[in-house]
Amino acid sequence: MYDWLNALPKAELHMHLEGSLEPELLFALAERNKIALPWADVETLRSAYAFNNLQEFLDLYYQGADVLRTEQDFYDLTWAYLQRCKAQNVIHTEPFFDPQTHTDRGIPFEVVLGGLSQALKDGREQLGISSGLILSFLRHLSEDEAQKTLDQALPFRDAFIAVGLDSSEKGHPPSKFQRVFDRARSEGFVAVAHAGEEGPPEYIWEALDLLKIKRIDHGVRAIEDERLMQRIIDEQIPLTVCPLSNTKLCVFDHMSQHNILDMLERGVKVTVNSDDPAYFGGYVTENFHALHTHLGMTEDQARRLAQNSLDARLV
Ligand SMILES: Nc1ncnc2[nH]cnc12
Ligand SMILES: [Zn+2]
Repeated sequence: MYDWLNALPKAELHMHLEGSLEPELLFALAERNKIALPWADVETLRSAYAFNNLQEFLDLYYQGADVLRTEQDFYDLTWAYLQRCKAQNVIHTEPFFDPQTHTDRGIPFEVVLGGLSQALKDGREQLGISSGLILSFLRHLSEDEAQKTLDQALPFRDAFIAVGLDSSEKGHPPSKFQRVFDRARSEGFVAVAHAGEEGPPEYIWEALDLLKIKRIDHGVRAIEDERLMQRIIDEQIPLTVCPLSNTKLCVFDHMSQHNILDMLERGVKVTVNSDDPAYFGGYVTENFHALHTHLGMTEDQARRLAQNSLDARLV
């Protein structure tokens, strides 16, 4: 089944490029940039990938991203991810990046964007993988800081297809970012947002009604609100679900409890994605395979999930 799932043509609509930084590349970049790391070796770092919640993961994710310093580093990160896409028949990808993770430690916006954009362009030309980059605001920071990030991005508007919202969800509702999303949409960007990963269904309502998002990232807690479920089904609003992420971050205790197939069978437009594949134990195929192993996902269900990912593309 793994090989069959791997060969299925699919799109990835929810992954963070910084979350594809494998420990081996992290160590190589630390050496290249002469950065001392707190972990003895790759195995020690990998063994630290045990999380009780989103925040514990984010603390390590932001620490890991510190090895990314030059345009070449951002290129290498993205190129390594695109190689994985090629190997798993991901024919289209819409990755996130978090500019504030880098600009806040003094890396110029154009250094980050230059490396990512060049790799995505090479991916289109050399690997035949189409793509569209999503600029994501960090929700644990202020709306003013998000506005400044949008200001920095506007001169490069052709490099993005959408804006998103990620990082620590609880205590940072979508309403906090209503004005910056209004401005981003008026500048022609599509909006998406993480909502209902750890946060309550109310955050999904806010993301839909206030941020006017076209896709819900995660959204698995929608199942707690029947009226919301009905809206998501009626309007066919896609959910970019990340099964391995949800179990690694204890949103579900075990993959056998995941609700993605229940949602699929109720008519929700759910898709399968890797989120932060270097940290959560696998890329898209591994996520599909876990659904087969623990939830008995059939070939027909896998085909519908893959078709949803192709249908839910923004570009
Ligand atoms: N799963 C996730 N949720 C929120 N922010 C993130 N940033 C990277 N991965 C994330
Ligand atoms: Zn995510």
